[in-house]
Amino acid sequence: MTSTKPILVLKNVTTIVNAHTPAAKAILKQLNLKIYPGDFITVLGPNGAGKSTFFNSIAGTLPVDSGQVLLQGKDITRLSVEKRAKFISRVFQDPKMGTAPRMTVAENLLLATKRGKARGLKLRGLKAKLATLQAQVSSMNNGLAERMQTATESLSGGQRQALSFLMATIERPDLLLLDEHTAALDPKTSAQLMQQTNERILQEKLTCLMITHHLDDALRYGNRLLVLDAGKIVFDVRDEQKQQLTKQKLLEFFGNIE
Ligand SMILES: Nc1ncnc2c1ncn2[C@@H]1O[C@H](COP(=O)(O)OP(=O)(O)OP(=O)(O)O)[C@@H](O)[C@H]1O
Repeated sequence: MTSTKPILVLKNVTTIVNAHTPAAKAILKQLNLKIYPGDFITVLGPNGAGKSTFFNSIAGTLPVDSGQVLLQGKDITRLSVEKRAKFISRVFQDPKMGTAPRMTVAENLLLATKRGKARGLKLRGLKAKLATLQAQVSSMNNGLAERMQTATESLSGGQRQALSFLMATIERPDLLLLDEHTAALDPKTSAQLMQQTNERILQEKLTCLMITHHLDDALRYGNRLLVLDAGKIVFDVRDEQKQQLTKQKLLEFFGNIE
C-alpha cells in the first residue's frame, strides 16, 4: 500500500462555517486522510459529526479554511466545484438532486457522458449513443430501461436514484462520493441499489467514499471503514481488520462516542 500513490489526500483540513462572524464554528478539525486507488470506504458517524461537511470540503461546495486537498497529487484546495466535477462525482440522499426533472432518462444520461466538459452540451448524437446507454441502464434491472424517453420527474424514487448513480459513474470519476444515496428508499429498493452499487464499484475498480447510517451496509460493503466524530476521524480500519469488525463492536464504539 505504501508504494501506491494516494488518489486523494487531506492535509490538516479545517472547515469553519459562518467564518468571521460570532457564529463561526469549526466543523472539520485538522483532518488528515489518504485515500488509495480502489478504496471503497464506508463512512459512519453520529448526526452532526461533520460527514456532509467532509464531502462538501472534498467536492468544493464549502471552502476549507486551512489545510490542503490534493487529488492525484494536484492541489485542488481552491478549485471550483464545477472544475472538480470533472474528477469527482457525487450522489445525494434526495432523489430530486441528481437529475434534470424535465429531461428524459436518455437525455440525462447523455449529459452525464459530458460531465465536466464545458463545451458541446448539445444533445446531438443522442441516437448513436442510445444503444450504449440502454445497455448500462438495463444492468440496473429496475424498469428504467423501458423508460428511456420518460421525463425523470415521473420516475419512482428508486429509479431516479439508480439513474443518478449511473450518471455519476458513466464517465469514470477519480473519486465517487455517495452521500446516503439509498437512505430515502424503501428497504427492498435500497438493498437492490446497494448491491448494484457494490457490483459497479468492484467491476470498474472505482475509488469511493460512502456515507451511511446502516451499520450492516458499512460492514458488508467496502474494504475500509471510517468513523467521523466531532469533525475528526476517530476510527479507520481496512482489509482484515475491517472484516473482523462486528456490529456489536461498532455499537459499543458508538456507545462510547455518543
Ligand atoms: N453551512 C452551514 N452553516 C452552519 N452550520 C452548518 C453548515 N453546514 C453544517 N453545519 C453544522 O455543522 C455540523 C455538522 O453538519 P454535517 O451536516 O456535516 O453533519 P453530518 O455528520 O453529515 O450529519 P447528519 O448525519 O445529520 O447528516 C452540524 O452541527 C451542522 O448544523
